[in-house]
Amino acid sequence: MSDLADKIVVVIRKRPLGKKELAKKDEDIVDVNSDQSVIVREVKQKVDLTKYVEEHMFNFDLAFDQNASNQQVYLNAVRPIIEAAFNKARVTCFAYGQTGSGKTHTMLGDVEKQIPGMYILAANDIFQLLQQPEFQHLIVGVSFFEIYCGKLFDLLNQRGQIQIREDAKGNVNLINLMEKKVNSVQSLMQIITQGQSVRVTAQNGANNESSRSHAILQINLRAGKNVFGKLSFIDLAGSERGADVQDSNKQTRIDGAEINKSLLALKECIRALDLNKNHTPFRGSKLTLVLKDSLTGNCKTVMIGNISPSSSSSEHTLNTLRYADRVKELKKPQDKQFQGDYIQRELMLARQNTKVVRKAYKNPDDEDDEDISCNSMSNSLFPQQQQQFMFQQQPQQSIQQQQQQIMMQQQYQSNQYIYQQQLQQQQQQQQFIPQQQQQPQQQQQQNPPKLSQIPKNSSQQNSNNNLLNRFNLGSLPTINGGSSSNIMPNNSKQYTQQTFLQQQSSCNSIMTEVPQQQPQLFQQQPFQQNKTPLFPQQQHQQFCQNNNNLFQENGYDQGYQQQQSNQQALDVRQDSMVEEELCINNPNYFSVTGRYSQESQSSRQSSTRPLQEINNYEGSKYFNNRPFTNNDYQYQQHILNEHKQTIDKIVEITKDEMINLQQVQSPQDMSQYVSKVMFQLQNKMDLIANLHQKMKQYQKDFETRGMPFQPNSHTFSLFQQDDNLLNIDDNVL
Ligand SMILES: Nc1ncnc2c1ncn2[C@@H]1O[C@H](COP(=O)(O)OP(=O)(O)OP(=O)(O)O)[C@@H](O)[C@H]1O
Repeated sequence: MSDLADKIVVVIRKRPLGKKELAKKDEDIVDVNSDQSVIVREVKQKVDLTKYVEEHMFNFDLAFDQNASNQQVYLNAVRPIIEAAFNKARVTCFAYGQTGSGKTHTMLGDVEKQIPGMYILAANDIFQLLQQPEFQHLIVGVSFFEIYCGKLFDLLNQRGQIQIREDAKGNVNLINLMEKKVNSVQSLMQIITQGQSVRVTAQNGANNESSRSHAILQINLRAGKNVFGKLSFIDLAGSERGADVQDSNKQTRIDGAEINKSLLALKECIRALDLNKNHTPFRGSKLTLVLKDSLTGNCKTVMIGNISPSSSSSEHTLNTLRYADRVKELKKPQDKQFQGDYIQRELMLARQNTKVVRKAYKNPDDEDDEDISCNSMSNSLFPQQQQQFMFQQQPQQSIQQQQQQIMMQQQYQSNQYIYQQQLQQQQQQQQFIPQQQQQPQQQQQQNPPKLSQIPKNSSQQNSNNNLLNRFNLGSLPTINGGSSSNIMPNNSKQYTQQTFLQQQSSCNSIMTEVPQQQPQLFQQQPFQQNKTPLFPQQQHQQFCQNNNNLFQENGYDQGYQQQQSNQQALDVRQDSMVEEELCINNPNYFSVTGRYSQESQSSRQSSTRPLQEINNYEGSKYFNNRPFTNNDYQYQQHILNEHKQTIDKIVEITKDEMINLQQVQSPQDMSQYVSKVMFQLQNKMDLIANLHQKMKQYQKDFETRGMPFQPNSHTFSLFQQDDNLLNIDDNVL
């Protein structure tokens, strides 16, 4: 079982069309077809100006449509991690998406309309759980800060700047961060409202109130001074790309670049977790550094990808879904089985994103259209259920439709460049897809099963859905209040549609589609299985009513303010702390811990022994007649990591390039395509130039200090192979 399956849950939430979008007559192009699948119908135009639709299909752990309330999102996706926090886990819930997609609505809620968001709903449960005897010793400490342009600002302390320090043990400490003790939901709400009012926002094309910073609310459950459990709620800055901020000022563009960098780093860290990499690039951004303890060890993370349904946001919506899918993609069993080269595999993932079916464009009132191209289906990359669904949807074609189809196919094929790309892509995909996934499509075409015949938990379901088995597909808490808990053993409770509806109706909200059985999101911890449910029956029944009262006025409880300004700790930590730049620009600052400090320079010098002292030179353990020190090995690791990180980033950009390449359908797309390519190439060149600069610095370092350089295990094994080859040659001779 994958660690990620236990630790990461990806949820998508579609918001309703906004007033402006309705006024512009924007179309709703996003369908949430079940509690897991999302389809985006992107309208495109060909050279002859005929429109066609590309349907992009994605599957996630959970998907919510525009009618889902914050309570529903909370109950199904977030509540399990609150329970985990009371089992000593460090949990994170973050909202990702373009500006205006509903991140703040999800996390904070709507204060004016008195709709509570995840912060408050979680707080409500937290304070209820604290009343249980086993948790009564815990106190709640809250901090609220933002990361803006790579700097941390305390939202509870007049935006005072927070220093981030990593000590020699790798613990990340936030210096000057204020933590306030709270003892009620209302006091927490006051604190959040206070902090929210000082958040940085700036106008951009997408949203006048667009947040330009990542807002992080951390709730520490403390047993004395120790952290018992920790919850981080993150309202990320808009994920819009450079294109969105072209008309804005320089500062806004810099913000955008910084935001993109941190979102990329966040994704890299999640990927590193899944791939069990030795090195997780937490230092890639302040955001990931802050989250280091919440993304390692006993941790759980819920990503809520917020999307807009509007046709004018299709590109950003697809970007959000691809980002989420990349996290999700790694959970697929076939990826685990794939034994190929890492970079090839990474590139493969980008190609898998082309889960696209083309259809003729039609007015919404017309009858169903048929697929006009099965370009991506033939290679069996589509999950089985999606293929079945598509076959099911094919009605009898009229002659006119057939002609149109032939015309568009010919047109499509006339684009030799794209066609070649796709052929190549299909070949490579087939090369990498495990045998069992390459089912003969012909067979399915002959005998397409009806959608209604496909059971929800059928083994025939697509590979994504099969993954849910890895989440222990038990039931979520019975909302009717049976002894409800996510930490009950699997299948011990049945989720009932009727009771769910009853419960939701008491929240004045509608859910259009109710799953018969909800997946249990996180793998149960063995020690939890026989525990008493954390949320007892009565609390579940009262859930919505309580939440509707959450906004009632209450006296502001100042609590005590525990300032973490600890100069002593700062002094100690500063010795071992390093700014990345310092480490790169000044090779003399290399320390015993692998980090750079002035003190460590002397330690390095003292560990350098004079040449004459070395008599037993063995080559593999010595360099320039001195033995390798820990510093040498750490320096080696540091340089290799620098290189690996750059490769990772270049691979990311290359994957984006591939997606970009495949999206070109007509000369009309070329202007956007070329500007994107230039942007991507510029990013690559910057990365390469930066790495080149660093390598030059290392080279100088070797020259000036006679630094030894040990081949890493990979190159070392290559040397050994060479030796073997030489031996063979010797024998032959
Ligand atoms: N699920 C929803 N139901 C109703 N309205 C919503 C929903 N989600 C978002 N909205 C509305 O859409 C608008 C934009 O949402 P919101 O401010 O939460 O976006 P955002 O993603 O936080 O944007 P930014 O990153 O720029 O802060 C708001 O007016 C909000 O009330």
